[in-house]
Amino acid sequence: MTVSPVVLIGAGLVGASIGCALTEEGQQVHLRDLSSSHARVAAGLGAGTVDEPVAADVRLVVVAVPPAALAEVIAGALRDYPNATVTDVGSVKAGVLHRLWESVGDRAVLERYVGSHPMAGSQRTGPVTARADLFVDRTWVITPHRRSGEAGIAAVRELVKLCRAREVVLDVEEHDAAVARVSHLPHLMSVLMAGRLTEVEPEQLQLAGQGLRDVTRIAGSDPELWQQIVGANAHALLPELRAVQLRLDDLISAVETAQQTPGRTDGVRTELERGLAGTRRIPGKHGSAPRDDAQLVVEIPDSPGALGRLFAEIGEAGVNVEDIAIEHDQVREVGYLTLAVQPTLADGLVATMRDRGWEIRQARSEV
Ligand SMILES: NC(=O)c1ccc[n+]([C@@H]2O[C@H](COP(=O)([O-])OP(=O)(O)OC[C@H]3O[C@@H](n4cnc5c(N)ncnc54)[C@H](O)[C@@H]3O)[C@@H](O)[C@H]2O)c1
Ligand SMILES: O=C(O)C(=O)C[C@]1(C(=O)O)C=C[C@@H](O)C=C1
Repeated sequence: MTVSPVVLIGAGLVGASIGCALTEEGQQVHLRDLSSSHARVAAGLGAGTVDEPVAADVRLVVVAVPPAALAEVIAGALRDYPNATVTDVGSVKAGVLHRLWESVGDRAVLERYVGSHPMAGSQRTGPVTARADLFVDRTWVITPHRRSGEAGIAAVRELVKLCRAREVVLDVEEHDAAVARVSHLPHLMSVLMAGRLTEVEPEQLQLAGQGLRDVTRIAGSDPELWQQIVGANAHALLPELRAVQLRLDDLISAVETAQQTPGRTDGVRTELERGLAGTRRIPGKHGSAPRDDAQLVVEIPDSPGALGRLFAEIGEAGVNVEDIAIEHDQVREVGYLTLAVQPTLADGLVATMRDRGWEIRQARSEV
């Protein structure tokens, strides 16, 4: 099925990434943005064209503007493209639907609106950060409302498929409660941690390793965007923040006990075990149950072709790489690549790669 021609409003990170993915799949994409330079940059990256389409021909409109502008832009798209399904990619759904419901005079047009939300992105903004493969194997939530039509739902399902994502259908309230827990709360935890670094001396910051970088990456996101997300989902976020507040109190008590009674660290252990159990509940690739892959760390010399040679030799060894992560040594001219492979293949691969001259070892932690 085709959704062409598509109009994409908001050619930033998410919009331009969708444009690139759809264009790669042969769909005709027309880009619009408040900032014409964003639309032109996105077009230059292969996300579509800045030419105007014939409005009556447009089959699908994807609105990828900041949360505060969503309702108005969606309402405008429903007017401007009378035969199109309109979806948006906003991170919070209920408020937008409520505002549309209140503001659109003829509610019958809302049959053509079906909300959605790709659970993929990054801490960066703007079209230059777009990637055609951003949504591959990621969850994309579709949030139909009670008046959404079948044709509209089918068009959004096709969009998700063309972007090679994995669809999940949820009601708006369920969606907002879920993202409060798995996206917005983790974001705020990262922000609190990173904010604390503003009080750390530069000499101490020199010791920062990958753990700190892992925990703080998403705190590097655009505060303007996240101010709008948190504001829009405050209702679902507050109970989550209060629950963390209670856990933090428990953790402080456990650490106080450990300080006052040397050897009494069982309370700390309980919290650590809970954390470990939580990480194990995060679904793996393709939404499957998490698997305990073996982690191999390979030292990559900073020389041309080293990565290509490594993957070619892993391929020759007949091993499928399930996941990768890369880390650069701050001092030496090398990188460390962590490869996740099936545990039964790990020992054989280590031996083969050592024979071929690679520095490789098994790691304890996960990618
Ligand atoms: N960043 C993420 O990780 C992520 C992931 C999933 C969904 N989202 C959602 O996607 C939407 C876009 O986020 P982003 O990260 O791509 O932001 P972005 O800043 O990279 O892109 C937003 C684009 O919208 C344009 N814009 C702003 N107001 C507009 C208007 N009224 N009309 C037309 N264009 C307008 C901006 O010029 C910009 O090019 C947000 O609603 C966000 O909640 C973000
Ligand atoms: O990977 C990231 O940078 C993200 O935080 C992306 C992420 C997420 O929490 O998964 C953030 C907000 C969006 O609404 C959807 C996706």
